[in-house]
Amino acid sequence: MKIALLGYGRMGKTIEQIALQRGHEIVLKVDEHSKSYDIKVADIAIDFSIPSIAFNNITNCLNNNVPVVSGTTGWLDKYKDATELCKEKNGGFIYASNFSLGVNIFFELNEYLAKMMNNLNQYKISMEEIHHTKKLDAPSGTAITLAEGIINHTNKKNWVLDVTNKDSEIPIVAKRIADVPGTHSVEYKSEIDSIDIKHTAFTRDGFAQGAVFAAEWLFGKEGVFTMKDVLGLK
Ligand SMILES: NC(=O)C1=CN([C@@H]2O[C@H](COP(=O)(O)OP(=O)(O)OC[C@H]3O[C@@H](n4cnc5c(N)ncnc54)[C@H](OP(=O)(O)O)[C@@H]3O)[C@@H](O)[C@H]2O)C=CC1
Ligand SMILES: O=C(O)C1=N[C@H](C(=O)O)C[C@H](O)C1
Repeated sequence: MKIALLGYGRMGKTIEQIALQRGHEIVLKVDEHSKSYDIKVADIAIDFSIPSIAFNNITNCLNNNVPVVSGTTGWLDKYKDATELCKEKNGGFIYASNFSLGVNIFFELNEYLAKMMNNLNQYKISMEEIHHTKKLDAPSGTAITLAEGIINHTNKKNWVLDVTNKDSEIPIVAKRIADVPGTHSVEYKSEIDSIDIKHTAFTRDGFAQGAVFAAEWLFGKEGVFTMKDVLGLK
């Protein structure tokens, strides 16, 4: 496929390597310094840019009939608008807060555990995410997806950054430590024990492999999809 990389930073460059290994061609690399470009030269676009530009990137693709895979986090207040435009244009769109196979298995495990822990009021829940110091958003998109997975299966109502006294809220601590690709954990703690689940990314390769796989899967399809569709987890 002819791939446009919208965002050519840490993720864009890792995706480029994996896409080339899999026989794809990179026809556009767009960063902050790029001049105007014609997205129609690409068969598909992969957006790993910044929160303030992701929605523009996605709408530009959909308006030009180019299917788009987006992994940029921190722009989801406009997700519904993006899905509506995709349907209106009969386009193809996948967003995931995390494209790695391991994290998508972790999402399933998290929901399964949340169902079991519901109503066990002796356990207090908390979450932690650790990322590199260049990350623009907090909490991470992955942490938000994990919190939403818990909210869907328990009496928790929302998540908050840092600490909370309210039983209905899930506290998420976001730590920034140099060079950490992404670590997420969920803890249920009582007076006598704790249950912890944790995913640790050693490199960005898992995110990039998942994004290229999602692009290959999306090519030729019409609709709004998630990694559950791509990985057959529905
Ligand atoms: N869903 C997932 O699996 C994953 C998601 N992410 C998310 O992906 C995003 C990118 O992460 P990462 O690659 O580490 O970030 P980087 O900061 O390394 O890359 C961001 C890229 O966006 C470019 N950019 C900045 N401003 C503009 C603009 N106005 N127009 C076009 N491009 C622009 C930057 O250009 P320049 O270099 O010139 O500044 C850079 O190339 C983040 O939101 C992150 O949270 C990250 C990993 C996995
Ligand atoms: O910014 C990052 O680096 C990452 N962002 C994603 C997120 O916000 O969840 C995914 C991954 O954890 C790396």
